[in-house]
Amino acid sequence: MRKVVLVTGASSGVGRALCQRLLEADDGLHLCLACRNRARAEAARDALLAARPRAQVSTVQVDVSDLRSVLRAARELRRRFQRLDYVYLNAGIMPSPHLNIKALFSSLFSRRVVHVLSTAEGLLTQEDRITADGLQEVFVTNVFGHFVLVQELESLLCHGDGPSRLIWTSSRSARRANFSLEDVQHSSGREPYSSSKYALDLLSVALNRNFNQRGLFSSVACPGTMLTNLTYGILPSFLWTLMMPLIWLVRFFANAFTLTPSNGAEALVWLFHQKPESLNPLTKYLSATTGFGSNYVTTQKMDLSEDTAEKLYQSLLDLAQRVRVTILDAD
Ligand SMILES: NC(=O)C1=CN([C@@H]2O[C@H](COP(=O)(O)OP(=O)(O)OC[C@H]3O[C@@H](n4cnc5c(N)ncnc54)[C@H](OP(=O)(O)O)[C@@H]3O)[C@@H](O)[C@H]2O)C=CC1
Ligand SMILES: CC(C)CCC[C@@H](C)[C@H]1CC[C@H]2C3=C(CC[C@]12C)[C@@]1(C)CCC(=O)C[C@@H]1CC3
Repeated sequence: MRKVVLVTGASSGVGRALCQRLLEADDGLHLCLACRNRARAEAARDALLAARPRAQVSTVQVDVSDLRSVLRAARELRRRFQRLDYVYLNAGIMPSPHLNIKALFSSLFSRRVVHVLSTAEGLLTQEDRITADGLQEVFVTNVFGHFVLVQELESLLCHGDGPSRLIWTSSRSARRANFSLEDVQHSSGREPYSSSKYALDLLSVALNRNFNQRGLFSSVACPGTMLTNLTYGILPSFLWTLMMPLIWLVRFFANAFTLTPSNGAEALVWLFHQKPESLNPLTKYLSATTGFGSNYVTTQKMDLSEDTAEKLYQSLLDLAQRVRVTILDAD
């Protein structure tokens, strides 16, 4: 039977490159591209099939920031499939980023330069907004919409017939100091992106605690810094082009500059090939690229407590319950 792999945010960037690399490794898969824009999803599907005609590629429309859309997409997936072997929870946003140029320059002359250039600590803030469901957009897109999707797909993921896998696209910029259990949506801070990525690291740990016995395993990967629509939102493409000689030099010291989405997909593809029981739930798997351009996977112990992970999980369960009631009341 063909393995079924669902990828959110498959229409561009690392999600699209991941699909291409997975089919290069095994064109006997069924890939389902979960995208918010139908035309971009179809274009990605056509390109994948042109390169691998033997593969099966389908699309499903989902806007993970809109919970009605998530419920609709999950219903459709339950209708189409009996099981999902892998779900890549990859769609993500960083709206209206602001790069602190002064902090960037002073970091270039500090001893923490490699750490700052790998994590953007102290360099970036974002403007968040509230969605029609009354939730913070970064939180709902990067974390909560995906959480509700996983809940809705439980019957396809916990089927008792071998393990299923969740693989989250996190970031080296996930930072404990930017997350608070009292404000899980980061409604009162200026670093919602970092907070959301830290929240999904916690959530992955909690999902392992609650679902491993039922055959569902969750992992967290970071693709490194790549040139995608997300990073072109931070600086325009011509500036990236101008900085490229400097970045190639920096890459000899900071392995996080994977630069291309295909390099960035390294850890996500590597995880696909691993036995879930061999992975550490408290480890983040990082794509890395050497100064000479070779890709490899490295690991980082996540800076979190399992107690906080469980508390976040419980608060997401409560929130999901409340939101469902509101949606059902309105319909
Ligand atoms: N670029 C980088 O350096 C890094 C990126 N990441 C993470 O990688 C992931 C992919 O980003 P990347 O490839 O860089 O950037 P892209 O902007 O190229 O890709 C983001 C993908 O998410 C989709 N998406 C965004 N919002 C929604 C939504 N509401 N519903 C459904 N899909 C949505 C986009 O769809 P559409 O095509 O319609 O816009 C797109 O396919 C993100 O989670 C990001 O945080 C992590 C570390 C570094
Ligand atoms: C000379 C260059 C190395 C200078 C580049 C400066 C900045 C544009 C970048 C330095 C650290 C980068 C970074 C990201 C974006 C670009 C930088 C701020 C991310 C925030 C992209 C998305 C992530 O998930 C994490 C990245 C951390 C590092």
